[in-house]
Amino acid sequence: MPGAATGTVVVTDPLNFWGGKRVKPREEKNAEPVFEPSTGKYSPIKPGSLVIQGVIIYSRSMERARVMLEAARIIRERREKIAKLEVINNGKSITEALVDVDIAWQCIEYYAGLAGTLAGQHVQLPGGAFAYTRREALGVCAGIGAWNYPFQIAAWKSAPALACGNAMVFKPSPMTPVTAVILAEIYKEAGVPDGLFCVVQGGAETGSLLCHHPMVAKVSFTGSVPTGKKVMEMSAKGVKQVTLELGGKSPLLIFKDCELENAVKGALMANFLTQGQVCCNGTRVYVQREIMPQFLEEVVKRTKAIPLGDPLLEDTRMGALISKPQLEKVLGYVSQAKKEGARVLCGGEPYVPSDPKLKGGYFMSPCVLDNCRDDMTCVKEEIFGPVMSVLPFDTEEEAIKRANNTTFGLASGVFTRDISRAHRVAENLEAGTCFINNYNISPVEVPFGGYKNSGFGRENGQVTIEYYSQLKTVVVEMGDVESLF
Ligand SMILES: NC(=O)C1=CN([C@@H]2O[C@H](COP(=O)(O)OP(=O)(O)OC[C@H]3O[C@@H](n4cnc5c(N)ncnc54)[C@H](O)[C@@H]3O)[C@@H](O)[C@H]2O)C=CC1
Repeated sequence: MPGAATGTVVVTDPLNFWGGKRVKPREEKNAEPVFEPSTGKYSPIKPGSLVIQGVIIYSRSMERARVMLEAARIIRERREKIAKLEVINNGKSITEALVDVDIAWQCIEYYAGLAGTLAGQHVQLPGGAFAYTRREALGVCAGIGAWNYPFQIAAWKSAPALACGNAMVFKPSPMTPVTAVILAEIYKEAGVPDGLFCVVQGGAETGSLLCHHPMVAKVSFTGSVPTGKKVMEMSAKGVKQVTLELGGKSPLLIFKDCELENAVKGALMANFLTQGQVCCNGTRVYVQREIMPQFLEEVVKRTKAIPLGDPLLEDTRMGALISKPQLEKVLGYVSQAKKEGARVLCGGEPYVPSDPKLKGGYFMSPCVLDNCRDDMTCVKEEIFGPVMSVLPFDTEEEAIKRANNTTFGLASGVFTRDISRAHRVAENLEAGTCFINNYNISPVEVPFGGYKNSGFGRENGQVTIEYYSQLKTVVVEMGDVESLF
């Protein structure tokens, strides 16, 4: 186990998990440095080499369910420890990391419940003949994760995969290699057979090996749009099924008849979780002109009050961004916004905590931009940092049109007290999710996924079973064969 002291992880054990145990990579070339977001310290991590030896189909659904329930129980029992490692590796606040870990075990528990419900259909045909369908596993599924929710993404992908009887090889982001292997160990401890859930470390090279590997039947990917396109292209060569959870630039529409305090809280939830590094964030906040002054006053007041600093402290609500380049990229977006005419109402600057331990960390103050226009870079591109762009609108029709004027379509939101308007707006927004009078809550029972360039396929909810299984039709003749020949 990595030993945690003063918030730093010293990785002493191998981080690949293969055949039921932690293993060293076959080749030790291409070791990548991993930096701890809140201190800037680094430790070398070695990539994995990939050999998929065989497909193990874990065939008894009730046994799968029992083992998954046990895994969920163990995660619940160790939630503090796992959350702490996630904080050290990712930089998010401990409060959020605990929620991530809770969502992870809930997801595993939910799919454990569905494992025993997998069933086909019986269809009667003329002459006593009949057909039935069987829901079967795909085989080996590959999961490729992003760095913003390392443990949770590993659970979101592995839970439905295992519930359907598949094996999974999971590759976390090279920036957050630590917690996926903990999940692998917990699965093993819970009784998952060796080799059914493997973790392989590495970056683009390893990811591309997975997408090309002839024994991989499906690839589920979370990350940026350009990499998602590559994953789809590579998987197409082997006609592999693909689920893509990509980026977003989601709109949040706040109407003048809203409950303002909730709308402000919603806008903060839509922008500042995990230092703004969330794919479904509602970063284009459209506010009806009449309430703009009150909205801005309140949102700025609350943004300035966000406790920023040591992510391991209970009172902290915003930690460090994932890396120095990411911090620089986000600060670059803020200065570009200023050049294009936006006004910085608060934040948008590097932040150095008083604790000397955190001086090298990648912190910035959360930022609210006013005076934005739809054609500005900050309004068009996914920033992936704590930057909210606020834009005025006059009519519902106009707001919907502007909200939909994007190639993304992951999420959306609306705050209003008018029930008809709420559902009308939800119907007309081109996005995989619409939050009414809240934002960024993701219960495992409901499907999550994108429209347009934000991807396809879904995670969570019952429907995801369809993305991790295939349907076989069995046609049964009871009489003689009527041959045309
Ligand atoms: N919307 C979202 O959920 C996310 C968006 N991003 C955006 O992407 C930017 C870059 O971040 P990255 O971590 O580099 O994202 P990325 O999309 O390049 O990486 C995501 C995962 O794909 C893997 N990968 C990279 N190249 C690959 C390839 N050619 N074949 C197969 N797998 C590959 C990575 O190792 C990682 O595990 C961020 O600054 C952010 O704007 C990043 C992570 C999540």
